[in-house]
Amino acid sequence: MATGHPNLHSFPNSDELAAQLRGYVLRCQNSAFSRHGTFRLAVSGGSLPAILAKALLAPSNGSPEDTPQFSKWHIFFADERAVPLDDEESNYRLLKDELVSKIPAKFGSPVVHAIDEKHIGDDDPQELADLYQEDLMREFASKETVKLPAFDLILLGCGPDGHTCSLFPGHALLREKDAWVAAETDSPKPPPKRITLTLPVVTHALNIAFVATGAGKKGILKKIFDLEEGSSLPSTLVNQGAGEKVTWFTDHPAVDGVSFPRRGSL
Ligand SMILES: O=C(O)[C@H](O)[C@@H](O)[C@H](O)[C@H](O)COP(=O)(O)O
Repeated sequence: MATGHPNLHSFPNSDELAAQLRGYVLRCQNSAFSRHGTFRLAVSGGSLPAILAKALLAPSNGSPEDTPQFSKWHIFFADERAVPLDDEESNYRLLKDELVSKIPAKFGSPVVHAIDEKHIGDDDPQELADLYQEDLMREFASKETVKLPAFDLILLGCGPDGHTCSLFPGHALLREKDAWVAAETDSPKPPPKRITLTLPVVTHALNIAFVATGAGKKGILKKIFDLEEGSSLPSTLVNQGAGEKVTWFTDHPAVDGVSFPRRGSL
C-alpha cells in the first residue's frame, strides 16, 4: 500500500509550470544517474510532449545538474497507438516532432524505444505489446528476475474522463496484475488499437508526474481529488497506488474548485 498523499501543484501559466517541471525532471535525472548511470523514463502523448519540450529545451545554467544529459536517457512510451511511426496519431512521432528533433547536438540524443513497426498492421496488437514488454525486459531485467520494472520517472497526462496512459475508466485492463505492457483493441479514444503500460508498472515507478492544464480538466480533477465520484478512475488509482511518489503539475483553471491542499512552487 502506498504511503503519503500525492503532491498537487498549481501554477498561473505554462511558463512557470514548465520551469518547475524542468527542475523536477532534472532532479529525477540526477538521482537516477547516481543510482545506475542512466535515466529511464516513460512519457505519454497528448499535450505532454510540447510542455516537456518547453521545460527541457530552456537554457541551462551550465552545470551538469541543470542540464538534460539526453545521451544517457532511455525514453519509453507510457502508451502508444498501433499506427506507423510517421503517422500523425503516433506518440513516437509527436515526441520526435516536439522534442527529440529539437535537441541541440551538443546534448546528444536519447534512446527512444519505439514499438516494432513490423507488427503495427496486425489485427490484434498483442504481439506489439509482447515485443514492447521484451524491450523493457532488455533494459530493466527479465520478468523472472524482477516482478516489475522500476522506471525512474513516468510522465503522464489525464484525459477529461480520468484516463491515463491508455487505461480507461471501467476497462478490464485496470485489473491486469501480471503483464507489464497490455494490448487494447477497443480504446474509447481513437485510434482503438493501442498498447499501454499496466497499472502495477505505473505505480511501481520511483516518481510519477501528471501534467494537466486548462479549464477542460476542471471537472475531472475535482472528481479525482475530492474522491467522491472519482474513486475508481484510472488517474485516482495511480494516486492511491503510488501516494507521495506522485506529483501533479496543473494550472489554476484546471484546479478551480478542487479543495485538496495544493502549493505553487516545488
Ligand atoms: O496517447 C494518448 O492518447 C495519451 O497518452 C493520453 O493518455 C493522454 O495523455 C491523455 O489523453 C491526456 O491528453 P491531454 O494532455 O492532451 O489532455
